[in-house]
Amino acid sequence: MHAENQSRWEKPDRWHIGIIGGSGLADGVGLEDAQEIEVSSPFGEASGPVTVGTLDGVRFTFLARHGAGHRLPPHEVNYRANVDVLKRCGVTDVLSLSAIGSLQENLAPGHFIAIDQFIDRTVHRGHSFFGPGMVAHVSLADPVCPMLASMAARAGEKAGATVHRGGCYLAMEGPQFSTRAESRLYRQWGADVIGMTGMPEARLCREAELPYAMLGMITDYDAWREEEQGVEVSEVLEVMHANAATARNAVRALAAFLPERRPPNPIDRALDHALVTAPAARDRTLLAKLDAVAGRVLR
Ligand SMILES: CSC[C@H]1O[C@H](OP(=O)(O)O)[C@H](O)[C@@H]1O
Ligand SMILES: Nc1ncnc2[nH]cnc12
Repeated sequence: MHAENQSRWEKPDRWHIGIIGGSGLADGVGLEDAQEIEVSSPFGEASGPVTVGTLDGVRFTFLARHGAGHRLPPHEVNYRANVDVLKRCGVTDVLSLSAIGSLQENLAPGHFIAIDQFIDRTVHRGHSFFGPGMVAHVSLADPVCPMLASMAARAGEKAGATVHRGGCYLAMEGPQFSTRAESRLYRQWGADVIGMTGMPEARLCREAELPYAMLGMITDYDAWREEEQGVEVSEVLEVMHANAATARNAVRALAAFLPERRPPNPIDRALDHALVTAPAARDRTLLAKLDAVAGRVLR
């Protein structure tokens, strides 16, 4: 790869926010001058075309996580292709809007939460862009960008939601909801909310040097409350539909809050010290696939 390609992947000082819309948000966030485009990825098929547009003069690219009409279950989403496609579109940061279950009494359905930690219990998903012939180990101690999460929380409040700042998201494989025993176990582990999609999405964004935050919309109390029946998807979707407009307004408010210039973010350079494989031992085919994700650092 050449120096020209490397400089192409340096971040500009203008925001370009990638929005990954989850359950109930497949129809987008109401971008102005919206244009749908198909972007191909060497990592396979993304969930669908992206919609590029603006809000308050800020560039946004929207991708429906489960595809149009909620076609894909959480374990069949190609998270690698989705993140790769957003990177190819030139997004600087990624905000996920997700439906989540609550594992704590005070996190009530209808509330929003800007999460700051993950426990990953997913098992059957492509969870890294790297592999044999190009090994990389990024730091994931703090998987969420504090600056983006804080702005997303503020934006949620501006849109009228009760927003909890910080919380640990347990990513389960699904697609079935948890048993009561699992739900109680996750509470003992210190998880606050539960969903099926935040991982490997967050870890892939870190590998792609994209600051990531999740504004979760709490839809149910999962299965740990003895007196309740357990989760039904109809209940989740009903709460989601009631809150979708607030989520869209939060994105609009975020656009208005963003400072004019995007400051450099340490996550933009997450790969600086992560690559392990010696140049002579690198796999050319894999290197070619990594042109967007790791184009800034690979030569
Ligand atoms: C439709 S209920 C379960 C489904 O909803 C959440 O999706 P997303 O995170 O994309 O909003 C959850 O993770 C499951 O995929
Ligand atoms: N209880 C729950 N478990 C997993 N994913 C969810 N998405 C919304 N509610 C959920």
